[in-house]
Amino acid sequence: MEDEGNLNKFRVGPHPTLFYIPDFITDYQQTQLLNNIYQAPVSKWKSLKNRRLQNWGGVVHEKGLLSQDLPTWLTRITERIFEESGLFPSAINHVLINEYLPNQGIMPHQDGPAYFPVVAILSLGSPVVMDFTPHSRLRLDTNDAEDKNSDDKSFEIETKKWLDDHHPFSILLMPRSLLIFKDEMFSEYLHGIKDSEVQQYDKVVNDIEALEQHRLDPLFSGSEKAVEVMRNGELRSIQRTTTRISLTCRLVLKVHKNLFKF
Ligand SMILES: O=C(O)CCC(=O)C(=O)O
Ligand SMILES: [Fe+2]
Repeated sequence: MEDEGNLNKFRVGPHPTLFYIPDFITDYQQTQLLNNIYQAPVSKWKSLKNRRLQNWGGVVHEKGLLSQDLPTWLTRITERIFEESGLFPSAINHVLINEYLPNQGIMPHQDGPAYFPVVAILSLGSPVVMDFTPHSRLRLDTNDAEDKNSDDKSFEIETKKWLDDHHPFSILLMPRSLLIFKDEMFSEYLHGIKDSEVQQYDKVVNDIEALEQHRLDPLFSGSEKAVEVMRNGELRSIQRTTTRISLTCRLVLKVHKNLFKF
């Protein structure tokens, strides 16, 4: 994967700016990453209401990144993502590690403006469903629309076209997979994960890619299966029974070297 052309076969969903790469890392690499994450000092964890996180690479401000070098165990993976995706103009310098218990998630949100608009999310542990929702901005604000001159047809037509082109959908994130989204997916959609142990994936657009890889996976067969995939006619859902860890890898272009050690 040297440029976007090589990512072509990993495109999923209704927009060309979303890629799902199953089996991006091996089981062994997953174990190594988890070991490193859980070996970090307890103080490295920041507890939020609905999840815990570790921040690596420095502090992100509106004006840029007060940077700190990433540890080697992280650059091994970020350098590979940088090289193989060909989507980042310079090396990835920030990694957010989120930990979710089975009943935890993340509210629909848009990533901050400090980041270059390409996000790579490596998933470890329990599968989850990530929902993408069109981000209406001012377009769908009814008050705003009413304020508009009623004969402003072009505004109406443009809004309708935008709505026709933007529908909510979901992505099934299996362990060891890499999700990349950019540009339009970054700015015109919110992304989030529901805080429920059972997640339906009727709107999932990558179930074939995601599940093919895991048909023979012990998660789905052996007696100790941590996750059950149910196919009850149209109602398809996953049961989250274990922790999920994700590594959100991004680039902040404006960097201020942090001279202070924490
Ligand atoms: O955990 C995930 O997959 C998503 C994390 C995320 O959206 C973020 O850190 O901004
Ligand atoms: Fe995000």
